[in-house]
This record gives sequence, structure tokens and C-alpha cells, in this order.
Amino acid sequence: MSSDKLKPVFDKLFPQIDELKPDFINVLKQAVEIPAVSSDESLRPMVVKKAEFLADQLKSLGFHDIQLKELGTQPPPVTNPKLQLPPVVLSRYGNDSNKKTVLVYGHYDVQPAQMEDGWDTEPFELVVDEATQQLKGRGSTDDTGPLTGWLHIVRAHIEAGIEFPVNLITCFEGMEESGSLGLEELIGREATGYFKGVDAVCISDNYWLGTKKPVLTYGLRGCNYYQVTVSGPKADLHSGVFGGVIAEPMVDLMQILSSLVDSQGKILIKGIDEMVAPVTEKEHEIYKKIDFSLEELNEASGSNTALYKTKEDILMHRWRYPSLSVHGVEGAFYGQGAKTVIPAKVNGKFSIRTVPDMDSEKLTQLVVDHCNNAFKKLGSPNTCHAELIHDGAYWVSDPFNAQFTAASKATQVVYGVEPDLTREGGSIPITLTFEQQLKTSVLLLPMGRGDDGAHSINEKLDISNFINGIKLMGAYLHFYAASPEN
Ligand SMILES: C[C@H](N)C(=O)N[C@@H](Cc1c[nH]cn1)C(=O)O
Ligand SMILES: [Zn+2]
Ligand SMILES: [Zn+2]
Repeated sequence: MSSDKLKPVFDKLFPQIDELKPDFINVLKQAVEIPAVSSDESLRPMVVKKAEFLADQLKSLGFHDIQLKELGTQPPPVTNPKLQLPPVVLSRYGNDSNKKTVLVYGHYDVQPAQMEDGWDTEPFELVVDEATQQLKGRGSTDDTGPLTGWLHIVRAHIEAGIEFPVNLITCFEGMEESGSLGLEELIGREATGYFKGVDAVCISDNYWLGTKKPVLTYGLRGCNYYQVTVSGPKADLHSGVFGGVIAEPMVDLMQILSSLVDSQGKILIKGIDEMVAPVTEKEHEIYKKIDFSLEELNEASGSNTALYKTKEDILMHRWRYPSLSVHGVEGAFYGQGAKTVIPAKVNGKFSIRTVPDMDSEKLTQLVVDHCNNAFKKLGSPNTCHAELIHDGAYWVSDPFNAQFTAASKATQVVYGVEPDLTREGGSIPITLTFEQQLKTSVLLLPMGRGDDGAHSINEKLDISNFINGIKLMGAYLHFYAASPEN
């Protein structure tokens, strides 16, 4: 359908969204205040509380068949073997057999955040910064802001008296930041149940490449997350008494971790490069068209530490090559001051972003063998164990199908430009499962910008991205509803 035919709808809908801005920000504020950190076992009740908050919101908007689906206990490694996974929030808005059905996925869990990390404001308080016109707080862009956008677009239709163009199903999970544990099985179970008849899946959980140009995303890297544990003495020890006398786990761990990747970002584990799909001639054309620069990367990272200088190299290393990042060490001294301790047991955490055609199981075998060999070479009397914590698949799709066409038209209406077609360096582990189990296409429709600081300190969402992002969701649903194909 042409934009002209939908103009009367947008002329009513968009001013309504503008008018509801304070209410939308208020709902986001309440949601951000719940510290739903999925990786912190002690905060699991908060993750559940946020699911209940969302269920209440959905109920008040008239969503029906709202279900908090339990996923059972969290599999190891976990401290509390009885720890329950947070529920998946399923709900429906509309049930008209003449309309298409769109499933929207988002995650209500967030990454950890503490003032000590260097935040300027309390991470679990949404700060409306009038000077910068930004919303600041953990989850503002990843993914509480975009997730609540789906609720807001329903509210705007109700208030404006506009018929909602599709049947909507929500699938909001609370474990995305921790590997989407349990969700794959739920989708398998519900493919012919709750999710029967889904025509398309839309996910708003990634970011524009830069800060100015909207994008639609057709690819994600996967993520295999590992921990390597080195254990020695029974308890932490005094380094004056035992230093130089016993083998230190932390020293062993540092050597294992430094054998994984070099300072140029080259992965040193043998056999990985051979699994990566070769670069094609045609591929180079894709990078040329993308609006991005080294300067934008430097601005977003707040540094001049880029490993690559050209746009093509940067994009290829973000999108189509694997990377290995070392995240941290559990069990080691990390606070201020000068504690003279020898940690007894340390877990090094690292992950590998995966790309076509890497095989997750084969990769894990290579990683475990590499860590065991690196440890063996040390001749240490300590013990070492390397294991996979979770894995999530990479995903690449066709960016010219009916959903992408609808979203491209919507972007032109809302932002006045044709979006760039991008891939994402991050991961949304469940994307491929939706595509395969529901046999539908998946569209990634990002709301925030590349400099939003997701997973970092001072995470923000520009108010204009929040409001235009909600308009974009609405326009996409209208264009998709009117498109002749699925
Ligand atoms: C892109 C998305 N918003 C996100 O942040 N995903 C996480 C998913 C993940 C995988 N393992 C742990 N978390 C990410 O890319 O890190
Ligand atoms: Zn996310
Ligand atoms: Zn995230």
C-alpha cells in the first residue's frame, strides 16, 4: 500500500503519540526502577516482579489471554540448584481471523549496573535529562524502552480511536542477557499452541549503526559464553605467608586467558578461522553503501582505540567475523585498596561472537581443548575446568521480504529517509528459533542509536528515538497489514 492511503491514519496516530509522551516516559520510569538483572541470582525476585509489572500494564490496556509461562529451574552452572527461571510474558491484543498476526519479542531483563561502575546517575532510576533530551537508566535502550514501545503503540491506537491493524502477540522474556535459557523449548511447545497462526515476528532489541541514520537489521552474530575455573588451595590465603610457596590459581588463569586472543583481536584458538564462511566478491558492495565512519566508532567508544581504520574493515569485523572478548574474573580481588590475598578459586569468563558457518558444538570442543592444553603446558598442580555457560545462534535473513519492505516504507514516513540495511554485532539468541519453529520471517526494527551505551555505564535512549520508534512500530504494523504477501 502507498503511504498516501495510510496518510489519514498517521495524521491522527502520530500527534496522539506526541501527546502521550509524558505517560509513555512514566511507564518506562516505573519499569526501569525494577532492577531485573538476570545474571544476578539474588535479584531473581526483581526479574519476576518486572514480569508481573508488565502483565499488569498489558491487562490495563485490554490485552487478553495473559500468561506468565514458567520455564522450570535454571540449569548449571548455578549457585542455587533450585533457582527458578523468570517467566515469559505471553499475551494477545486482537483476535480477528481477517487480520495478520504479528508476534513481538522483547526482553525485560537487563545487564548488571552499579554506581561504582562509573554511572553519573542511579542506574535503576530513569532520569529525564532536559538538556540532552535523553532518558538515562539501565534498560532504557536495551531493551525496556523498545519493549514498552509495543504497549505504547496499542495505547495510542486506543486513545486515537484507530482500529489496530493486526493481531498482536507478545513474547517478553527475562533471561535474554543470560542466554535465553528455557525459551527455545517454550517456543517449540507453543509453535502449534499459543503461537499458532503467527505470520511474522518483529524484534526491537538492537541499535542503529551510528547516531543519525535509521536502520533495519537482517543479521546477528551468535554468542558462545564460556568459563574456565582454576582451583587450588581450600581457602583464600595470605600472600606473605603462602606467596612463592604455593601455585596461585589466578596466575594460571591469566596465562590461559592471554592464550585465547592477542591485542590485535586475533583469536588464537586453532581451527576457528577454518569454520568462517569466505568473503564473497558481491559482499564488498554491501559495505560501500552503509553510512558509517571510523569517527562514529570512536565517538561511540569514547576513545581512539579502534583496531581497524576503514569502514569496510570495521563493519566486517563487527558483522561477519568472530570475536573473542574477555569479560571478567569471579572470585578474584577487584575492589579499591591493596588487599594482599591469594584467591583460592577463580572463574575467568569469556565469550566468542559466532558467525556463519561456525558450528557451536565443534567450537566448544576447540575451546575446551585449547584451555586444557594451555593449562597442561603450565605444569601447575592446580586443577582447571573449562565449560560452556550458554550459546545462542547467529542469524542472517533476506532484507527484501514483505516485512522489511513494510518497515522500509514506515521508516521513510517517520524519518523521511530510506533506512540502511545492517547486520548487528551483538546477539539475540532466540531469533533463529522463531524463524525455524514458527516458519516465519523475522524483522529487527531497532529503536535506539549506536552510542546508547547498552551494557555500559550511563545507558540512554534519546527521547526522539523513543517517540519516533513508537511511531515506526505503528507505521510498520499498518504497512505490513496492508501488504499483499506475508
Ligand atoms: C543485542 C541485544 N540487545 C543484546 O544485548 N544481546 C546480548 C545477548 C547475550 C548473549 N549472551 C549473553 N547475552 C548480547 O549481545 O550480549
Ligand atoms: Zn537486548
Ligand atoms: Zn543486552
